[in-house]
Amino acid sequence: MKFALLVVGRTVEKHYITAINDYVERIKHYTPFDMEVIPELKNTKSLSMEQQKEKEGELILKALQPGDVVVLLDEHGKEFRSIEFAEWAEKKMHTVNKRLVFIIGGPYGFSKDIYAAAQEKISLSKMTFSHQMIRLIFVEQLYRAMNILAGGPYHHE
Ligand SMILES: C[S@@+](CC[C@H](N)C(=O)[O-])C[C@H]1O[C@@H](n2cnc3c(N)ncnc32)[C@H](O)[C@@H]1O
Repeated sequence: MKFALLVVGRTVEKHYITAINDYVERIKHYTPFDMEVIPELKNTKSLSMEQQKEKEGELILKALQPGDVVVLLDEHGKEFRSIEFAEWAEKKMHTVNKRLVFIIGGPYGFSKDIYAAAQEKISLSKMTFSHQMIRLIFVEQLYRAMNILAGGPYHHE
């Protein structure tokens, strides 16, 4: 099983890029992991919020592969403590055959089609973060989960 993270739009701020890449490399010490970027749409000023979500949704669907298990990161999803998330991830590692794909939406969130394509929704807080910042928060939590499962010293509780 492989973990993947699908995001909409390149990460632009240098400080996020450095920190995200650091955690991506740390995750890869424990488990196969890829972060895939769907290029941001051009000329979004001429699109309504709904049209932008629809178009981003079409690109997200194109990036999915047969057999993918899709989990949306969404502030209305299920909340976990870090240890619970680690246990959830461990179960997935035993039950998912191909890819477990986490998706972070664009600035306006997900289209209806993407909600329909997903098996689960996970929230990292009840608060809303920018689509750029949540990437860093997620990769840190996935690294934390992998370290917990390996019995490492990163997490203290
Ligand atoms: C700015 S938010 C979009 C907010 C939009 N109002 C919505 O309802 O989805 C951009 C993306 O960041 C992610 N995100 C933001 N806050 C989150 C949270 N607390 N938990 C999980 N994902 C979050 C989601 O993937 C969301 O689609």
